[in-house]
Amino acid sequence: MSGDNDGDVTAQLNARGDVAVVVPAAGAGVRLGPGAPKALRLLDGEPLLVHAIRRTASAPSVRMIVVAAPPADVDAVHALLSPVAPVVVVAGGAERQDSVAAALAVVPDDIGIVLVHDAARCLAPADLFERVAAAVREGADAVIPALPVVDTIKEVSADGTVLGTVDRSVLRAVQTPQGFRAPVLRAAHAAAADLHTDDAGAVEKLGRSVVCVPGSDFALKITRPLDLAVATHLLTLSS
Ligand SMILES: Nc1ccn([C@@H]2O[C@H](COP(=O)(O)OP(=O)(O)OP(=O)(O)O)[C@@H](O)[C@H]2O)c(=O)n1
Ligand SMILES: C[C@](O)(CO)[C@H](O)COP(=O)(O)O
Repeated sequence: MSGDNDGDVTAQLNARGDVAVVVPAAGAGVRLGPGAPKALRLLDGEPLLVHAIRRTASAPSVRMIVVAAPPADVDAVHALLSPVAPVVVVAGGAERQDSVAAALAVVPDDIGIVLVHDAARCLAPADLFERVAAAVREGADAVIPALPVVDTIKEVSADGTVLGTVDRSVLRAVQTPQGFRAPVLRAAHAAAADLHTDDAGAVEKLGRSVVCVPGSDFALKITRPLDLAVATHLLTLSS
């Protein structure tokens, strides 16, 4: 672990904030093609992780940020982010879920709301963090930002034969930051017996309710090379 004071996980941003943000950033970025770990690849000359932390830190509710970095890069990531915001950096795991669990483990118990935010959604704006946190504060166990699905969606068999058309009015594309009452997220991770592609999925397995708030086009996930081109353009539209 690398914190602002060695072993001190209280490195605080806004002492009046009531939110800790856990940032999984340990992925390889296989779908982006060969290169550095995805969070360290450049967008307009700066690593995706720098863009992500700058926006995360600008949300007024955020008291603490914990980044799960590629294990070999923990110290380098701490040095990279220190000029941007006070952060704690831990070693991530083999799967996203492991990285979230490693970061969650150092969030102090007195922080009641935890947001989980992909470094890969590096342009998610501060107002999205505030919208998610506000919904948790108002009483929800778990909150996810979501957008309507714009394409027609088909169910297909393994050989490509169409089995049917799905009613897209009941579907949503889900983003991060996802927000949780801290004990609910801890319980969901402790109980998770299999892998989930998002943290809300583990909460659903507990039988707790998860609610949606409107997502943001700026919270797109950098997954493939085209996404980097889209994000480069979005940067010209955002502050
Ligand atoms: N073992 C892992 C895998 C993923 N992540 C993080 O989880 C977020 C969402 O994952 P994704 O965008 O799928 O990233 P990668 O796993 O890096 O992508 P790929 O599957 O293309 O390798 C990213 O911020 C990524 O760094 C992580 O912290 N630890
Ligand atoms: C958490 C997430 O970003 C919500 O859309 C997504 O599930 C991550 O999935 P990936 O398989 O790691 O890309």
